[in-house]
Amino acid sequence: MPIKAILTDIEGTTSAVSFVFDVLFPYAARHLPDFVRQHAERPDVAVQLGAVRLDSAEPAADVERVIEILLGWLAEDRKATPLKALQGMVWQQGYAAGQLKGHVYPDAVQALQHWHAQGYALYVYSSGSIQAQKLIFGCSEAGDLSPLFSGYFDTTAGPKREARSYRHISAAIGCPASQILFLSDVVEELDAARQAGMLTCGLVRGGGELSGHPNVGNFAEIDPAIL
Ligand SMILES: CSCCC(=O)C(=O)COP(=O)(O)O
Ligand SMILES: [Mg+2]
Repeated sequence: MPIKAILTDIEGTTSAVSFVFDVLFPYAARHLPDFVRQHAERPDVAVQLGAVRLDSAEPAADVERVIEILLGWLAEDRKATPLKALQGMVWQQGYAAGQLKGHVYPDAVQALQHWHAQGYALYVYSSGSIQAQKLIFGCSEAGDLSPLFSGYFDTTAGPKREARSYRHISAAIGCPASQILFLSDVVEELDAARQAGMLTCGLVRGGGELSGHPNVGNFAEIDPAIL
């Protein structure tokens, strides 16, 4: 059956790992403590602080302890939903202030534009929050790419290495998994997507091999019509 929708990962796939690790994460580490202190009572922030207390099994943690937990999770790159939500809020301030511009590889920009023009429905699935996803594409070095996308999924759809998350996304998109192509640089994510019935393609931008899946070095090598 022909592919109708393309679902893409961000870090290492559309965008450089170094942008996430050397720009976004340090920005969050620098600004998250004061952001949390200043906005701890804001309802959307307070919900996430409550989730940190729950996830860490520290129900009595005060704001300073919650910040400590968040910075620990950030340092270990834990894909914890409350951390990701708060990072998105902090980055929003950075993008608004012109201190951040989203990195998207030129080959990804070109292919996404081409696929959109050809009628493929484009979706994003990243551990970064939906707010963070909209920012990286909406405030990218290549301009506002958000009109290209039909929807966004984050860890609230489930962990990226579990097949049930891809089944959930397929149902939410309203498209059989067999008509969705998933792009990622992580083999466990590709395996989970395939287990759910999706077609897969691995991005190996720095070389190496994503075993058991078609591999490409960049988006220009992907032709959804022949996969
Ligand atoms: C949305 S940009 C920030 C990416 C991020 O926080 C992250 O953890 C990367 O996860 P991905 O699933 O895109 O590899
Ligand atoms: Mg990735």
